[in-house]
Amino acid sequence: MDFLKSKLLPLIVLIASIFFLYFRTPSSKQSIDGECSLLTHDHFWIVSKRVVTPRGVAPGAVEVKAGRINTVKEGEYDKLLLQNEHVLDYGDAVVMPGLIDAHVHLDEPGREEWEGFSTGTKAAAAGGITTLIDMPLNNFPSTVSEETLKLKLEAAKKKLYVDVGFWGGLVPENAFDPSALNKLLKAGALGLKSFMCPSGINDFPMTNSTHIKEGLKVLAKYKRPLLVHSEVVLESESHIALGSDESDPRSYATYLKTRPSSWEEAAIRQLKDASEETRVGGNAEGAHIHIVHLADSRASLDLIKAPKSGGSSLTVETCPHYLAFSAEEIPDGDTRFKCAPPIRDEANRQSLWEALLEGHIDMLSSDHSPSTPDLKLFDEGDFLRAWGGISSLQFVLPITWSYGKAYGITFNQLASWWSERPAKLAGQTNKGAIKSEMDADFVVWMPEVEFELDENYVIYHKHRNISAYLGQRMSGKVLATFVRGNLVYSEGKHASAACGAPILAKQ
Ligand SMILES: NC(=O)NC(NC(N)=O)C(=O)[O-]
Ligand SMILES: [Zn+2]
Ligand SMILES: [Zn+2]
Repeated sequence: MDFLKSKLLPLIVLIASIFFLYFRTPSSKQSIDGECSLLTHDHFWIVSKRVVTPRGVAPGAVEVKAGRINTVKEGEYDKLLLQNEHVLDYGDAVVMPGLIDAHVHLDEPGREEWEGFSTGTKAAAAGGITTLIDMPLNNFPSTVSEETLKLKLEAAKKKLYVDVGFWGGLVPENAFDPSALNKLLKAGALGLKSFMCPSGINDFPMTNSTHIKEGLKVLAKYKRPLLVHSEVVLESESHIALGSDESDPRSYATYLKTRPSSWEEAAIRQLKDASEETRVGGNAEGAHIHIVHLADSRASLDLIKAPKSGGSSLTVETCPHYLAFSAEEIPDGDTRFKCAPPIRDEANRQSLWEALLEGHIDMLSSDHSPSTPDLKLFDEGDFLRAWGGISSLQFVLPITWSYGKAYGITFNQLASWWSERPAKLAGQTNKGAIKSEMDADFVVWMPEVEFELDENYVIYHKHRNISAYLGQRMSGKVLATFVRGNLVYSEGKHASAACGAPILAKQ
């Protein structure tokens, strides 16, 4: 008996472990590199009482095979559960297409102390976001050429927990150089991004409408979009912009006055003209203009309606912070709330929701634009000098849901704003919906579960204390996230290897 305990048992355990390691299920992606997924198989069924497909919300079983959706069955939940061996039963939880956040600043290479591929994509996975499209600025050097896109790809290696695509930058230096733009687009940039006002980053200068029209002509050949930060500095108001009046820089109202909605309106007026060239028969037919982070729901939004319905290829996004916060409630000195364009008044916030519900605003993005905490100047609380950018990536699903509930938003609307439309913008025809042949990218979440974003909450952003949402109570807990069939996040745990893929545009 003693012999059995001391010698034979450890030997049996050792042989059993070797046997197990050697003969693990072959064929799955997981078995190739071992750690891409928290699951051990690549053919399985996800079953829930609430699966969100383009047809609506119903009990369903989604069959996943080799990273793709093989079949989607609807029917009685109990019967769906019975059908196969590898069934993941998520019960009442909602199964939606993974979120696609088409506007994030991951800041690597060059400013990895602000955010990074690893921290950013881990935060995305924990928030149910399965694809990010990275902005070309705040990293150094900016992504404005084939070479700098290659630096991005190099920096991203082995650090992506979700899939990541890249926008290239349209700047004065390349706007009149079609061959440089061609190279950048051929290297895989999903489209271009430009600023109509200073970007806050020296190596990403602003473009005027001539640059924009030149860029659109090149984009037309590739049928890819130009994303535009739409604010123009108006000379008549630049004295306020310089902060030369006597107002208190710790008051949010002071900052708000420096970037009036007339700046957005002026930019959109120019874009409206440029968008005419995207019409059938126009100089830039095939190109598309996308207005990023619209904050003004009044005159600027009104300007967009006519070209959109009149054949111009034009879309617009807003961000959760414009839907969640209003200028009146931002505490003095709390520069976590500083962003550009600024958060406007409460009536504006409400009409942004209406515009989203009525379809005048097409989609949502986070504009996750972090910096190091010191640049937020928390000690001084100076809104005029602090870095502008809101940090929110990990929370966009619960934020949209928590604030949208009052407006009666549906799961299908969430899927449209956060998955289907962003996939279309980024040209990702195999992402953005739960239907067969699509990538198996899902978020599984419980809309009814509330949580406190307090000091105990695990946040994967590089800097937790710069987020404007800290201290809030929210509803909508992410249980699991799948990227191309890999369970990359489940109940507080990430898969150990970063197996997200860089997304490059195909010719
Ligand atoms: N340089 C930036 O990241 N700017 C960003 N900052 C914001 N939105 O406050 C942006 O997207 O404009
Ligand atoms: Zn911007
Ligand atoms: Zn941005």
